[in-house]
Amino acid sequence: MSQAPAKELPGQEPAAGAPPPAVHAEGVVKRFGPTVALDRVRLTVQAGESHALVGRNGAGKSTLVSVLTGLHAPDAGSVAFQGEAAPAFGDTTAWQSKVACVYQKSMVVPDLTVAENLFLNRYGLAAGRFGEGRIRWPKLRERARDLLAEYGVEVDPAARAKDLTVEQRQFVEIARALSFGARFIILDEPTAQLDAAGIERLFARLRELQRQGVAFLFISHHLQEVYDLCTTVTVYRDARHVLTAPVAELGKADLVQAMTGDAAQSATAWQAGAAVRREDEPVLRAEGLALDGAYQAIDFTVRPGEVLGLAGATASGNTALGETLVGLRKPTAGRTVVAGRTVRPGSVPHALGAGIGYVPEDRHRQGLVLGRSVAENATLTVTDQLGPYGTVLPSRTREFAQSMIDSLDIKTSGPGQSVSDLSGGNQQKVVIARALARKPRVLVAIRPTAGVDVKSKDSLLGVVREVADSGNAAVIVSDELDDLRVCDRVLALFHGQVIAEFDSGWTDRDVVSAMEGLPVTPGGRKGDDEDE
Ligand SMILES: Nc1ncnc2c1ncn2[C@@H]1O[C@H](COP(=O)(O)OP(=O)(O)OP(=O)(O)O)[C@@H](O)[C@H]1O
Repeated sequence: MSQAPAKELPGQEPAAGAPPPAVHAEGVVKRFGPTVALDRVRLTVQAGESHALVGRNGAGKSTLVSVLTGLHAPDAGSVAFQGEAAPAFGDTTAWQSKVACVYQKSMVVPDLTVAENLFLNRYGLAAGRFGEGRIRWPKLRERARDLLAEYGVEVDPAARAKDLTVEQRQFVEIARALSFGARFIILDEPTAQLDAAGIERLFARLRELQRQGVAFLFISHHLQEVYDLCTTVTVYRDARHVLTAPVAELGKADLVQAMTGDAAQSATAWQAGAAVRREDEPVLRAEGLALDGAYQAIDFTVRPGEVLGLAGATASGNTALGETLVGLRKPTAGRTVVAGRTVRPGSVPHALGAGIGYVPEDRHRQGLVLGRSVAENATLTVTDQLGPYGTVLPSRTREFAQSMIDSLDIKTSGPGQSVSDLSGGNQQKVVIARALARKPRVLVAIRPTAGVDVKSKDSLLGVVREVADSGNAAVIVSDELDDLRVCDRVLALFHGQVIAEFDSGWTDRDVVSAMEGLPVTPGGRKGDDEDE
């Protein structure tokens, strides 16, 4: 394996007198059947350090997290926290006092209050008991309030966990981990569902905790965040450790090269804005679409060859608009027209039948049948094409899936592998494969590259581009600038209204400003002068 041209950190041994590392893992091996998910990897995170772990989809990051949190026993290797060997496998309480992971998916119990979640399974410790089985709830809430205050978390202990924002939920999970005594916290894509202000507040809180000696392992596909937050970065590639280096000494191109193993690509393969002919009949037309409480009457068209971006922060209405186009939500007014035909509102099968392909935001809830194979998932929308007279030929399913695996570069042991066993980013590729299988006239993709690594991101966006370049159309709903760059035109939504429209050539600053509801400088024009 070639080493990336970056300065490797010298020995990982702490200097004399320095505290032992928050975590030190060495020679860790983890296999799943024939798959080697971790091949003698190492990781050292010093006390008070923010350490990034990056790598392409399937590199082994989540598997390492499972080993570091005691969910998987490694097949070989050792893990130590603050110089002491990790607890025995299965001793959950002991693991909780060492480490916690804040996942993208909530680990709190939605119907319990914040206080109950904080002291779950240790009510006695928090509240004291009158007798067997009786818990003093006011005392529990008081202890919860103290604990939250100690870590500067402004959340009502009596609130139901399900009513918290993502940001509040993350803070509660961090406070919970610290209250168990953990001084090492893993954050797995923590910014995925936060807006810019939320990310800033999270980072400010993390920096403060770092000053108190708490160490963080930060897993993210947003490389800029790695540079904003972390001091050290470790790269894994194909189950192996590639390098560990100070962030300040590693340029982005070198980081990407370490992740991908080949020379950084200078330019993306696609180009926005080339193929659209304004005089062509639109493939997709939204006429006065409105949804009470989400967005107000919106008109737009998407022409053959065009990729339209619907940009907007959380609650701007852009996701609800995308979900209306694909039939998941029924608009309160207006209609959607595909190639001249009105699509029945609020019906996913009709949208699909009309030629709308859909890549959902939440692949776990809406995207995949987790117990089924890659082949079955990739072909779910085209079972009618896989055999005569309503039959599905396994050989044709496999063949079809294999071509998807090849064209989207899905990392899997084969079409028969269960999608549950794929890494997050590779699952997303299967969702996209499924949407493409029917050769849609319009592809509607909601945050299509969430959780997708930097190289796959480019190829996935290239696939969206190809849908348009072949004479069809695409809509990308996202607040990610990288997603929007592939678009020929971008409508920015704020509080349920289109507040600006940009042709290709926009600047990041203008689009970000529009998404934040700020005035846009020349280059982006007010979006109420649609060309229809
Ligand atoms: N339970 C499992 N059974 C079989 N294979 C698995 C299992 N969990 C992970 N793998 C495989 O191990 C490899 C590493 O996956 P892992 O989820 O650790 O990657 P990752 O770096 O976290 O990727 P991503 O960025 O996409 O989340 C992948 O090839 C994956 O398919």
